[in-house]
Amino acid sequence: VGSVLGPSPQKAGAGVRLALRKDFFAEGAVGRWNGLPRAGGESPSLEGLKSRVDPALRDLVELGTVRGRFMVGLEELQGLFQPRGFCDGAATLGAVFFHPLPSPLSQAALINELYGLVVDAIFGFSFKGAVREPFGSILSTLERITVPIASIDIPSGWDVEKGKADGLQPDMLISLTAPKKAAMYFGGRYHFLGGRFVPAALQEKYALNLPPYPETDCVLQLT
Ligand SMILES: NC(=O)C1=CN([C@@H]2O[C@H](COP(=O)(O)OP(=O)(O)OC[C@H]3O[C@@H](n4cnc5c(N)ncnc54)[C@H](O)[C@@H]3O)[C@@H](O)[C@H]2O)[C@@H](O)CC1
Repeated sequence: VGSVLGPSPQKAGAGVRLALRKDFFAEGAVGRWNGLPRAGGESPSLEGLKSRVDPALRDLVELGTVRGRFMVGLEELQGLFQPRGFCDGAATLGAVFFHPLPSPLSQAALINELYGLVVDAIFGFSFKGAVREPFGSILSTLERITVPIASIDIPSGWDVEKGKADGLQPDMLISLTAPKKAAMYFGGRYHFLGGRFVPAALQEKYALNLPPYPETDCVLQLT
């Protein structure tokens, strides 16, 4: 960004940063991107949706790689399952809200078409009891998709100790600080540990038995 637009956002003063954000987000990317949800939500079929969304996406790609990076940083992380009103603050940041499609099956087909990976970071270790809506239908969609899922810390919907045999089965688990008990039931391909910041005294106190991180790495592949 720095080389294209002048001073880098980190070093530029507050005035420059504000101007950059206004120009860049409001006119460059967000305006066009916000045209997408309506096109998606009103499409009666997956084919219809693709024929309307693809040209819009092409426009965005033509904006160039620099703007593309902003897209990925904000909008890509929102996505299909952000129910309207779920996070009102996000709207002011230009977040994208897709209308829910009619059934988990068509939502799953859409995700399989449009995405190569789903990051699951809905629930963490304080998840308890029966899942409440709208998260129940979101989870049933995620249980049906075929693209790989990477779950952060605990697959959403799992009990922190007992897991959930008939729940989400991610391809990748990224445990943070220390693997939680439920990680014993993880049957996916890749298990990573991240968060190299537990002091030795605490590791000992709680008998965490954390494996050593190589050199200065902050992430460790466990399987
Ligand atoms: N909070 C933290 O310190 C961390 C969170 N992390 C990850 O960030 C993501 C979100 O973590 P949170 O701490 O926000 O997650 P929580 O597990 O604390 O839950 C988020 C929300 O879900 C609600 N909830 C609990 N049980 C529910 C149920 N049965 N049905 C519907 N809603 C229910 C809670 O009331 C809360 O508002 C997770 O992937 C988690 O693993 C990790 O990055 C580690 C650090």
